[in-house]
Amino acid sequence: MPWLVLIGGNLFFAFATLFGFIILRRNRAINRAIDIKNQELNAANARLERLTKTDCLTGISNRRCFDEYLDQEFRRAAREGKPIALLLIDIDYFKAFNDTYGHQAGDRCLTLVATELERTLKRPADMIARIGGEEFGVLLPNTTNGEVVAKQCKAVLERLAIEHKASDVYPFVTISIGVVSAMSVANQTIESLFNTADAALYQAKKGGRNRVRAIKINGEVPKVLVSLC
Ligand SMILES: Nc1nc2c(ncn2[C@@H]2O[C@H](COP(=O)(O)OP(=O)(O)OP(=O)(O)O)[C@@H](O)[C@H]2O)c(=O)[nH]1
Repeated sequence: MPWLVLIGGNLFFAFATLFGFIILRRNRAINRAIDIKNQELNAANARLERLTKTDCLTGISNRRCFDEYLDQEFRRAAREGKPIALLLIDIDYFKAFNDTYGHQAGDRCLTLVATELERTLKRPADMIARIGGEEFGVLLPNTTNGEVVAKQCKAVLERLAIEHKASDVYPFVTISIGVVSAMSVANQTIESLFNTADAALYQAKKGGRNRVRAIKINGEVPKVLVSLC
C-alpha cells in the first residue's frame, strides 16, 4: 500500500515542520526574554556600581570612588610624566554651624557646597568627592597649577554667602583649602601627595581659615610654599 506510506510520510513531514517551527518560535521568545533580563541586570548592576561610588547625602562621588580615581590618575601621571594637582577643602567652623542652625541645615549646607563646587570644575577629568564629614577632595589630572581652581572654589563660597553668624572669620560659610600641585610625581607616592595637601590645609586653617595654601612639588625638588592668599 504505497499510498498509505505516502500519506504517512507527508503527515510526518508536516508534523515535523510544524514542530520545528514551534520550537524555533519558542527559542526566539526565550532568547528575547533572556536578552531583556540581561539588560535589566546590567542596568541594576550599573545603578549599584553608581551607588557604591556616590555620597548619599550630597550626590557627588564618595571617598571610595575618590581613592580609586586618585590611584588610577597617579599611576597615569607617573607613567606619562604628566602633572597632577590635589585639593583638600574643609568647611570652616562647621561644628558651630551645626550647633547654631541644626544638623539638617548643616546637611543642606553640605549639599549646596558640594553641588556648587562640583559645578566649578570645568574639565571632564576633574573630580570632586566628599572624603569626610565636611571635607572635600578635588583631583585635577594634567594640571600644573591647582591654586587657580582653589581660588575659584573659594570665590564660589563667597558668592553663595550662606549665613554663618557663629563663624570666627566671617559671617558667612567659608572654606580652607590645601593644594599640592606636582609638576611630576617622580619620587612621590599617593600618600606623600595626600600628606602634602593635608599639611597645606593645616597651614590654611592655622593661618586663620578662609584661605588657600598652595604647595608646588617638582620632581625631587623639595616642597616650596608658593602662596598664602
Ligand atoms: N550636618 C552634618 N554635619 C556633619 C556631617 N559630617 C560631619 N559633620 C559635622 O562637622 C563638624 C566638624 O567639626 P570639626 O572637625 O570640629 O571642624 P570645624 O568645626 O569645621 O572646625 P575647623 O575645621 O577647625 O574650622 C562636626 O560637628 C561634625 O558633626 C554631616 O554629614 N552632616
